[in-house]
Amino acid sequence: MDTRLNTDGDLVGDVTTGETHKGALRDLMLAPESFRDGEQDDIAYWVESDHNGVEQGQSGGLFFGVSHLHAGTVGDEFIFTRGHYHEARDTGEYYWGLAGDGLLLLHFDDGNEKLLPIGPGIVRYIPGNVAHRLINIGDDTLSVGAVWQAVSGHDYRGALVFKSHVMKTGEGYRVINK
Ligand SMILES: O=P(O)(O)OC[C@H]1O[C@](O)(CO)[C@@H](O)[C@@H]1O
Repeated sequence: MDTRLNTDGDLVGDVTTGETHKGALRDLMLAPESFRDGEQDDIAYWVESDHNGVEQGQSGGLFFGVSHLHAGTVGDEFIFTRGHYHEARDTGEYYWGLAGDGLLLLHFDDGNEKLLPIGPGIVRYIPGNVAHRLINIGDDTLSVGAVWQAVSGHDYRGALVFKSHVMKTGEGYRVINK
């Protein structure tokens, strides 16, 4: 069966889906005590990856996936993906917006962070050695396509480095650095 990327951002066909629950974000949030009872079992985001036969770590191989991040907050903080460095730290990745309204948070080795808008039509290149995380600041699911190398891997120590927390306000959002 052919793999298709639908206009709403859904990847269908011979696709593998991985889910991440809100509980995995708990210790990364500004106010983990804001979690409601049972909320840690809710799905925060899921990633659909094209099943192309390439093995993790295979030299020269590429992966193609779409991350779908639910809308909402925990307390006042907008939901995000865990974020990571690549295990092969100097490998880059492409992201492009398919649906929804989000921010791409980048953490550089000098400690600086950048928040860049991501949404339909926006293409972002994430250079190597940069930790990256998606944040959904909209009212609908944020869907973002990605292509990364099979040798890249995920190093979740990257999830601990982020200082920027994006908080919902009446007008939109504000960023707290901690
Ligand atoms: O690995 P995280 O930080 O949970 O993010 C979700 C996904 O986003 C991607 O960068 C692109 O889909 C994948 O590599 C990753 O599995």
